[in-house]
Amino acid sequence: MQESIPVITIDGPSGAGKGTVSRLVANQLGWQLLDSGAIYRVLAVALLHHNIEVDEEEPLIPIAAHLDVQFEITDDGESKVILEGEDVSNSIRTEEVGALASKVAAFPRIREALLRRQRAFRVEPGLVADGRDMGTVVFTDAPVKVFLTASAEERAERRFKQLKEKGFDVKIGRLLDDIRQRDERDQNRTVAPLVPAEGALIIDSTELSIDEVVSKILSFVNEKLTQTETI
Ligand SMILES: Nc1ncnc2c1ncn2[C@@H]1O[C@H](COP(=O)(O)OP(=O)(O)O)[C@@H](O)[C@H]1O
Ligand SMILES: Nc1ccn([C@@H]2O[C@H](COP(=O)(O)OP(=O)(O)O)[C@@H](O)[C@H]2O)c(=O)n1
Repeated sequence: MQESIPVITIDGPSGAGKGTVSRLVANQLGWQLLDSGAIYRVLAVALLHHNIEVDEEEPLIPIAAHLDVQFEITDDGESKVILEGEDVSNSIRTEEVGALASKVAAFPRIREALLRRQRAFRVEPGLVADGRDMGTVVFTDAPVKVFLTASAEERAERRFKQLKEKGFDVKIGRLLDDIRQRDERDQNRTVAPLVPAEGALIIDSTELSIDEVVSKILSFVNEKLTQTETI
């Protein structure tokens, strides 16, 4: 029974550190990891490849439903994203793709088309799921829910450093604008808006290190999973 497999959901806005801490928590527990944002980003790249405009929902549905994407882990532990046989691990990370992903993500039937694909990640011994609606829509029965946030300025600063390290030419002012626009769109859309799930532990990481965030999450996991006796 898939429902008996424990899930930790980590939702929050762009640049809060979800991907980083989800990976660390999943490694620590030896659990599966779902980067749901990568699925929306891959869809955005597929639409760019096929020159499909995102003004209307209808033409995008078949692409979302038949997205040919694979998530692989290399021998040295790096995650790779393959779209239609092409390695898109780096190209999905640009702010342009992030912005397009957030436009596409506002369409209800697109979200619906991606639900089963996300739920398929729930396998033994457990799943850490990173996104915007993991605790509110995709895994509503998850025993552990976290909402990770930080100030927009801090998130833009983190994204700036991260993209610079990857060799992208970025400007901090532009990143801050993009982050604010994406927050606005993610929080105000009619389906699956970005809000903390009921019962979620809310962590503001503005003044916290990555290790501090991970240890807060792991203590919460211990507390919750002992309570529910899931493991
Ligand atoms: N608490 C933190 N303090 C400082 N930097 C952080 C912290 N959490 C994450 N980062 C860094 O911020 C960047 C964005 O983190 P990421 O995990 O990609 O965020 P998200 O998945 O929420 O968009 C990464 O380079 C990461 O190393
Ligand atoms: N579960 C999710 C994950 C991402 N998304 C959308 O996909 C976009 C890119 O997600 P992401 O998690 O890769 O973005 P970052 O937080 O890494 O910037 C977000 O801005 C959301 O609009 C979503 O709607 N629901």
